[in-house]
Amino acid sequence: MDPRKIQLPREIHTGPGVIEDTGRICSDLRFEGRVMVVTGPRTLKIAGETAIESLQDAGFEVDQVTVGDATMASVAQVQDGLNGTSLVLGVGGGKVIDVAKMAATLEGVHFISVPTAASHDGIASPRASIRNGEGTASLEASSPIGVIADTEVIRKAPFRLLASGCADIISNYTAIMDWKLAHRLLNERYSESAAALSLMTAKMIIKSADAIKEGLEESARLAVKSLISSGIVISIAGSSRPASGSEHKFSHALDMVAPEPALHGEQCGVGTIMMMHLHGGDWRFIRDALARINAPTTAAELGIDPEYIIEALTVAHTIRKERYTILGDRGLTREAAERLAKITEVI
Ligand SMILES: NC(=O)C1=CN([C@@H]2O[C@H](COP(=O)(O)OP(=O)(O)OC[C@H]3O[C@@H](n4cnc5c(N)ncnc54)[C@H](O)[C@@H]3O)[C@@H](O)[C@H]2O)C=CC1
Ligand SMILES: O=C(CO)COP(=O)(O)O
Ligand SMILES: [Zn+2]
Repeated sequence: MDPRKIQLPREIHTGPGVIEDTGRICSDLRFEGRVMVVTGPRTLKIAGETAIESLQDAGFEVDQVTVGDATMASVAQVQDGLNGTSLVLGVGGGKVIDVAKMAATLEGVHFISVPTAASHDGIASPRASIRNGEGTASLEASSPIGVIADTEVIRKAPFRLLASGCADIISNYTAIMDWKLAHRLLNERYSESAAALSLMTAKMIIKSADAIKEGLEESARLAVKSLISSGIVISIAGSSRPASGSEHKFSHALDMVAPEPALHGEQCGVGTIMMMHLHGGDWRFIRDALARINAPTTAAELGIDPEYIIEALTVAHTIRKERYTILGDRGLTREAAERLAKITEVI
């Protein structure tokens, strides 16, 4: 990524019912003709159909594709369906948004992010996390030109998704510690402004933890705004560094070793507790903050066997090796991993 360039969304629409304005918003942004709506199998019914109807009412010709996992095969599936398309919209969770964002980037067309859940901070970021044979790669992508976040849709989504998004933001704490460490040890490029905004976003979510409740529109709005802010931090840094460190490596490792992984943000939250302990910081503060928003803090709450937690801790350092963190180049021994998980009461 060019460090001299910061790409940000041009328009952000949040509020109850904004998805019904999708067609008008796209017309106002000067798009016309054919557009592509990418959804997941569940999110087509939840929000995709409303977006499609609104686009058709505004005179757009709409193609639609449903994707599963965030893989290059799914990206290629979307690319194959693009035929004179002026715009791609991703209507769904983090995986749908990443696939649609990446396909639009590769084809050189604009992208609008339409999150159906406040579960991840990729809503407004210029990156796409795509799985490959070796794990998850954070790929450079164009920033969405717009975000349409309907807080009524998001409010009705399972609360677990919103708590997961808040945990993804709380993980900024250890991501920043790792980034500073890499800056001190390896002279890695570091942005004070990106780090400060990242930490402020995490602090604000913790400060508001008691106001984050199931079914409340204000809670959905608060989480969405914080996730967009965290995504903008990624834009400023030109990398997911301020929002992804050792705790994300742990989550990516769990995705590989656990037969049934939990949600991305949930795993990152639990990782943050343990990585904060490795950094010598106040891990209990992180654990209590996660507990206040009803995000998981233990292996049992993640629904993951302790054995996979230990295994993920021992291999986490092998993921994205160029990103130096508290896990170092050698990672944790099995004994150290087990002790860490036990001391922090994760297992
Ligand atoms: N590009 C970036 O900068 C970032 C990317 N990510 C990526 O995002 C992904 C995680 O996103 P998630 O949304 O947690 O996972 P996800 O996309 O798998 O969604 C989780 C589940 O929630 C369901 N869902 C979504 N909206 C719903 C609704 N309104 N009602 C009922 N169910 C709904 C989906 O169908 C899916 O089954 C990971 O792949 C992660 O690596 C995460 C952070 C940043
Ligand atoms: O999840 C992210 C930030 O929350 C960024 O994803 P990566 O760990 O794939 O860079
Ligand atoms: Zn994340």
